[in-house]
Amino acid sequence: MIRFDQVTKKYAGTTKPALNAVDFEVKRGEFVFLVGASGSGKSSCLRLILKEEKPSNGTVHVLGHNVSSISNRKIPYFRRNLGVVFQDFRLLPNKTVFQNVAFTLQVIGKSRGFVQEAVPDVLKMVGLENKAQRMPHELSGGEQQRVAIARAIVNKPQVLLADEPTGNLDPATSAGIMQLLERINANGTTVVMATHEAAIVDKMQRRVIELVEGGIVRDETHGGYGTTAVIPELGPRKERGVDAEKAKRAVEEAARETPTTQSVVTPRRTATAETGAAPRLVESAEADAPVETADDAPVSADATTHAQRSSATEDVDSAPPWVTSRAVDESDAGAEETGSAPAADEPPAQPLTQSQPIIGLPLVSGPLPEDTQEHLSLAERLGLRAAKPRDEDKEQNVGPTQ
Ligand SMILES: Nc1ncnc2c1ncn2[C@@H]1O[C@H](COP(=O)(O)OP(=O)(O)OP(=O)(O)O)[C@@H](O)[C@H]1O
Repeated sequence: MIRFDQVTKKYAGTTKPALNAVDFEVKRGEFVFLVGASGSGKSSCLRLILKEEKPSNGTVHVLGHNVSSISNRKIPYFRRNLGVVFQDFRLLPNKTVFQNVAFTLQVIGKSRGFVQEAVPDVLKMVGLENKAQRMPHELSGGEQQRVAIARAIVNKPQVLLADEPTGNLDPATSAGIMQLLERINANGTTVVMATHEAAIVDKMQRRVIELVEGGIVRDETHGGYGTTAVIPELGPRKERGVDAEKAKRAVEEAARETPTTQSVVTPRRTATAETGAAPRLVESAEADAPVETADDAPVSADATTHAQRSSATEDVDSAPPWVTSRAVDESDAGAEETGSAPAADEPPAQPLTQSQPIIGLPLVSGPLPEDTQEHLSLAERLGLRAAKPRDEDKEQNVGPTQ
């Protein structure tokens, strides 16, 4: 469903890559946390999935497409299969809850009847059926995020991307949002969520992909937040001297003393965010007591993780039942263009008639190529509406009805 093959992303004007030869695959129906320190590359992964950014090297496959081969004018179609939720909600402030959710359906031409049915349904699902006529500023943060989630899923996307969706919320409210995301996932939507929230990740025990300085250091099927992203490696660096040596020994001793019944000693990949040293495998026991190092950095001796990379296999997910052949024709056009049509067993993109309007506000921040900008309206640039067909592109004659 989503596959990164040796993906490197280097932003213009930077010396270090934000992502460095990253490989992972997310299968249909998975719930995956992307964790790691600030700047480790989580949001870059999401932006690459959305084709908001291009990989500098390697390939990103989403829903059977090599995203690099999707032409600019077909990006809005592609993005309709992906719902997105952000930390800061990004609701339209002058529209009611109902209108915020309805808007994304209207701009892709859904009928009034469809909107009138779909919006109350999704508001009920997120627990806001009684607040449809409220304005965003009349809602709590948690409620605003529920509206944003309703908007992201109202058209049944195959994938929901969430970038720190609980980042602005208190723990209790966050828990409610996570329950909602779990329910959405249980209904079949693949969820990829970038987060810093250790408590949430620890509690949910879902797949965790951990990034350190643009590299994957851990990919664990039922993982916790882990520690490698925020804690320096146990091995003392030369300049830390004797105290650091002592701290390291204390940790090792604590690990040895942990009763074997409680310990699952498995190799753990760690890396030092401070030094940029390559990840290394460390054997340690499950002993979560933090200790202080010479320079006051907490060190945890936890170690239950299992570095587990997904194999880069072909995407063989089957298409959802509502896909129509016309929709497949249209949405597969990106692959067609490069002469690399998806394999027969690859999932076609979602039908346009059931497609998901991405609330792609961040798209505004990134300039589109000039040749695209000159003929795109604002809604088209936002990913809310397909570009008007040009003469050579008549098959894309789909758009809003109003
Ligand atoms: N548009 C950009 N131009 C230049 N550098 C960028 C750009 N976007 C991200 N970076 C850099 O790429 C690296 C990874 O950033 P990214 O936003 O992916 O990290 P992150 O893990 O999501 O961080 P955070 O948790 O703070 O959101 C950082 O060093 C960041 O400064």
